[in-house]
Amino acid sequence: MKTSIATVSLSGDLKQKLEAIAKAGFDGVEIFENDFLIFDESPKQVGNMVRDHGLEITLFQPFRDFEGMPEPLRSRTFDRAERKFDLMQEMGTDLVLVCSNVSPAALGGLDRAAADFHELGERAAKRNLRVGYEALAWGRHINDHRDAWEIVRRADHPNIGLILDSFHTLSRKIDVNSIRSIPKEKIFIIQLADAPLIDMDLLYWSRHFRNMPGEGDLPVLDFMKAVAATGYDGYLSLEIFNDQFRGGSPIAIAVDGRRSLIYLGDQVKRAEPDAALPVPQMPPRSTVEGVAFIEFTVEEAEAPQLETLLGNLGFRKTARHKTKNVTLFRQGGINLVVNTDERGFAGSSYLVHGASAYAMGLVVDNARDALARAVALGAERFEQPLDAGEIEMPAVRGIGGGVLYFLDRASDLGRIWEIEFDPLIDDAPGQAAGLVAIDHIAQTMRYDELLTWLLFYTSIFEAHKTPVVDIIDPSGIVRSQVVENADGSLRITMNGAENRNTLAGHFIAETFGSGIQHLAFETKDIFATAQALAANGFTALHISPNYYDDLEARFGLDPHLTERLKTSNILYDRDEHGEYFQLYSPTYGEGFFFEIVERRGYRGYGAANAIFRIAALRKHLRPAGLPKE
Ligand SMILES: O=C(O)c1ccc(O)c(O)c1
Ligand SMILES: [Mg+2]
Repeated sequence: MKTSIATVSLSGDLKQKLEAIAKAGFDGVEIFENDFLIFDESPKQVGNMVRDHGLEITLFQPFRDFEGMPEPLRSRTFDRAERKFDLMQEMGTDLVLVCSNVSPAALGGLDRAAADFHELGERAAKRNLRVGYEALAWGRHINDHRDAWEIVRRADHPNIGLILDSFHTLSRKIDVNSIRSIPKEKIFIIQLADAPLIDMDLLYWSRHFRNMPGEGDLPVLDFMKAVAATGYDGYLSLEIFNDQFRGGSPIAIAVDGRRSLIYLGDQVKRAEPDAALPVPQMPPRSTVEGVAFIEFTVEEAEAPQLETLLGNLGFRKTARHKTKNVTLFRQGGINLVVNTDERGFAGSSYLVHGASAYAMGLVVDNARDALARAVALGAERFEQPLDAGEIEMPAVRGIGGGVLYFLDRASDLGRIWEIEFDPLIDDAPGQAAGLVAIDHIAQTMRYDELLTWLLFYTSIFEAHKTPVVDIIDPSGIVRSQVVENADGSLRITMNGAENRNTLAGHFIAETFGSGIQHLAFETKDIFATAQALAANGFTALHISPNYYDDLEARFGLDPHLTERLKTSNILYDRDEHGEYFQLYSPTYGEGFFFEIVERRGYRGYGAANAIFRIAALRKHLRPAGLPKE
């Protein structure tokens, strides 16, 4: 599969953009005219720079307001085209994108436009160049690819073809099946972009909110399946106008872009096995069966504080690693690993981030396949030297430079605790608290990382996203995006912080990066759990009594229930599927905390309660700027 991206999609100058595009593994690049115009080097030098990066110029664009012009504008437009043909030949590309005319001066009429294109085709043919016509969704007369195709068909010239751009077709909800009958040799290139569904002016939507296929809400896969049905096997080229991407890291955005295309190609191939589109072979998306473990890195001296907290939560020290300073705490099906080893990645992670949940292991159907797929999608493989007797566990780098391990039940990885650990007898006081599993893992990141990790998880794992929810923090908005699978064995909530004053923002600033900020454990009986926790000496996060008055009024709760909730500081929510109960720990370290939940059919994550628990959690934070005691 040949992949390309338009320079307009990335931040930086042309040189920085090309470096990022090449590094991310693209084969080609669309040169956006403005990127060239503001750059100081000649067309020839730019062409050489592109080729020195091992890239091909897929096209030069855009050429605007061409077809249907009355004289004298018409002659000027042809002169302008000749000048751009000169430039293209110097630069070394044979294709130019002409987008449909938006000028108020433009005259309509398919035949008039077709005649103009025929003449342009004649001129292009003299120089061995090609012209691709694209319908802008807001074009003055042509805003539908079916009309653009009709013009190309009537122009009837081998050097004139069609350019399809998923955004223009899908934003206008045009039936993609109309693409299936277009001869593949008349499709000069495919441009791809997705976008979140927002009700707004098409031009504004297109110029500011496009994102990578799979990051938005448009049916880009349906569009690509229709394209593949034509037999098209050429370039897939991203053209992403996005304010955030223009200000982001060019390499990070380019890596996301390439991942989005490979994932899209993989989906097309699975849906249409006979498609001519060449796509890299990789195992299918991995089925997650559960969370195998969460691993904390912490300094020896700080470990007792974390271990006491885990003890109060009802965890027992269950096993000790045979060769490393690593202890396993277990309760129900939950495995928490506390790593105080100064060697290796855990040690360096501690040095960078401080005490943190830096790694997680997921149980998948086949761990080697999960690794192969993740790597095929551009994830960075993680490896470190093994001690004698240790099992090699497939892993990639995850959020905030942390580690995502893959385990499965079929291989030795399913017996990791027996193979690498010695059992321990925990004689500490305290009782189990009925925690049975990890309900969800909450990862905090900068807002502009949300789409990256959304695409990362959904492309590797059999999982889907749910709509973004705004979480109101007293100091700002945090956007929350969930990735989950059908049976709830994978639930990741990602919180994107826009400023450092929010609880999430504070966490990122003080731990020097994104990461797991909280873990939610599942209980089948929150009141029994609350009681056991209290007996263990656990202090739950105190929730304002005002919350309970409001709660009773909102849901019409039985006052007895309200009283029980209030006594134990339990938060409550309800959706059309059932009820939800939440109990929080105060913050530990720089804003890390635990949550305990009971779901009685409820499917969400208690977003309505977030403001209350955030306000309460903030009271435990060290004021910003003060040294640690
Ligand atoms: O927004 C635009 O003007 C514009 C230009 C060229 C394109 O290929 C496109 O999709 C949009
Ligand atoms: Mg386009």
